[in-house]
Amino acid sequence: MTFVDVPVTVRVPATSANLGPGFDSLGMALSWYDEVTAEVTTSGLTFDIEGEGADEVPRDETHLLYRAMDAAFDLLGEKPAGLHLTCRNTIPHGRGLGSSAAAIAAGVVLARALVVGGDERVDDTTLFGLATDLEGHPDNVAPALFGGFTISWIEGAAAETLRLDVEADVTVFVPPEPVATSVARGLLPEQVPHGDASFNAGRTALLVAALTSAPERLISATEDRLHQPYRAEAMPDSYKLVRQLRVEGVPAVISGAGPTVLAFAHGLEAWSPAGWARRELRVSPEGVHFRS
Ligand SMILES: Nc1ncnc2c1ncn2[C@@H]1O[C@H](COP(=O)(O)OP(=O)(O)OP(=O)(O)O)[C@@H](O)[C@H]1O
Ligand SMILES: N[C@@H](CCO)C(=O)O
Repeated sequence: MTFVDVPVTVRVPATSANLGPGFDSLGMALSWYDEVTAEVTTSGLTFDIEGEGADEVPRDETHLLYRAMDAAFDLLGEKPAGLHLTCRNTIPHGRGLGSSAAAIAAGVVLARALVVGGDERVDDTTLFGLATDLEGHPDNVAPALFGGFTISWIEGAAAETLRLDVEADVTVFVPPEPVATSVARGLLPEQVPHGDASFNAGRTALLVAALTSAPERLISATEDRLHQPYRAEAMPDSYKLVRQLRVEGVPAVISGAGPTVLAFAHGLEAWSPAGWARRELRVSPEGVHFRS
C-alpha cells in the first residue's frame, strides 16, 4: 500500500512575520488555527471549503493547498489517483497573518503524512525548504511548520531556521480590507540607506533578546526603517494605529506585509478602530500538528 487509507487532519497556526525590524527573517506562530483534512480517493480533486476565502479561492489544481501537496508528492515520488480536501479556514487572507504560509505548511505536511513511510523519505528540513520556495521567503513558513518564535535565513540556496520558545501577550487588529503581499512587496525600494540597514540590524538583535529575556526593551526593539515606512501609503490607517499605540508606549508593528497591526499587549479594547476585528492571542508553541 502506497497511501494511507484514512483521512488525515492537521491544525496549522496563523503567523506574524517581520515583527518590526526582522524583515523576511523573524516570525511567530499565533494561537489562531486553520484546520485541513486530506483524503486519498480513486480519482479527481474535490474540495469542501468553509470560512475565510471560501468564496474566492479556486476549487481546482491552482488551489494553494493542492499546489503545495502536489510539489511535496513530487519530492516523495508518489501521486495519489484522487484527493478530497476539506478546509475549515479561520485565518483571514491577505491581512499579514500568514494565511498563504498556513496553506503551504498544511499542504506539505499532509502530503507526507498520506504516503506510507513518507517520514523516512522526506525530512522536516526538506519540507521547510520546499515550503520556503513556494512562499518565496522563510519567515512565515518556519513558525507555521515549527511553532514558537523563529529566526530564519538563506544559506547559499538553502533555507535555515532556528526556533526559540517565547511567551508573549499579543493583540492583532485586523482591518476589513486585504492588501496582497505582492503589492506590499512592490512598494519596497531596491536599495536602502546604510544607516537604516545598520539601525535595523541593531533592533533585530535587540528584539531577539527582548522576546526571550528583556520584554521591557520591546518598544525600542520593534522599531523598523526597512519596510513599514515604505508600505504606509498602502495601509495608512494601520500605520496610524501603529504610531498611536507606540506613542502610548505599546510595542506595535505592522504584521507581516500588513495591513493587520500586531501589539505586544492585551487589554487594548479601547484602541480597536470601528469595523476592524480585534483578537487577543498568545504565541503558539506548536506549528502544524495532527488532530485525531
Ligand atoms: N487557506 C487557503 N486556501 C487557499 N488559498 C489560500 C489560503 N490562504 C491563502 N491563500 C492564497 O494566498 C493569498 C493570500 O496570500 P498573501 O501572501 O497575499 O497574504 P497572507 O499570507 O495572508 O499575508 P502575509 O504573507 O503578509 O502574512 C490569498 O489571496 C489566496 O490566494
Ligand atoms: N516578510 C514578508 C512577510 C509577508 O509574507 C513581507 O513583509 O513581505
